[in-house]
Amino acid sequence: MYRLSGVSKRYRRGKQTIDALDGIDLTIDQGDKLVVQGPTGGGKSTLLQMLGGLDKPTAGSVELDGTDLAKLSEARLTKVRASTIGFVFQSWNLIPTLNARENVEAALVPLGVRAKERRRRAAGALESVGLGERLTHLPSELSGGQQQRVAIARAIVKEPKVLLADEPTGNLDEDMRDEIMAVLESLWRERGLTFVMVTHDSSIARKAPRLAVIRKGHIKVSENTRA
Ligand SMILES: Nc1ncnc2c1ncn2[C@@H]1O[C@H](COP(=O)(O)OP(=O)(O)OP(=O)(O)O)[C@@H](O)[C@H]1O
Repeated sequence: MYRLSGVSKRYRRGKQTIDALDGIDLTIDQGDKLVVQGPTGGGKSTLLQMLGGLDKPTAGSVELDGTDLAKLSEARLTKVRASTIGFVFQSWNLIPTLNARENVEAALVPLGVRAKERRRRAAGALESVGLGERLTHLPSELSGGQQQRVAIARAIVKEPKVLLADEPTGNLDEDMRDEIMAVLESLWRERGLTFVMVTHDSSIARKAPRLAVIRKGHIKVSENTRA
């Protein structure tokens, strides 16, 4: 489903250039889980931005189901992101004045889903992450782990094909980390999502069926048949 060919991303800052990605070739099949690791500054977040169409490569192509995201107009890209790709970040970025259900509903507004249907689907998504009893709580009335669950519900309510997670457990203590990982794992399995996750957590990486290590913009992928 994803096919990256010769993907490079060069940032310029004054006279300095940084090759955040340097000629990446990578294929990710539909329904695959890929865990991405590597030293700080290696290019992990940049790769995720390319997969999510949040930024465009300097060179190369990022095909998602045969469409090169690098060639799409901003307007088309926005549509692809809104309908096909769910994002979960380390900081959950919930809107503080909206309750859990309203935060999740917000993801359906750009898709033109009617209010009643939005409410129904948002409640369903929150139930699927174990927050069915917290629909009207504000973010400030939820724990960190619960807020991250709301963010996950917001990412999956549109029923995306792809889920991209950048350090989704980075702000959580160990117990909550395990809980959030269990939620993501079961969503991946149940929904047949293509799931790409950046993490510093080696225990997660050890269990990954496919592991990509990015160092200085270069990628090395290994399969773990025992995972
Ligand atoms: N907008 C930008 N402008 C200039 N340089 C950037 C920009 N974004 C990233 N970089 C540089 O590109 C390189 C890769 O950054 P990236 O954020 O992808 O690394 P990372 O592997 O995700 O690191 P971390 O684990 O610290 O989050 C780094 O050297 C970084 O300083």
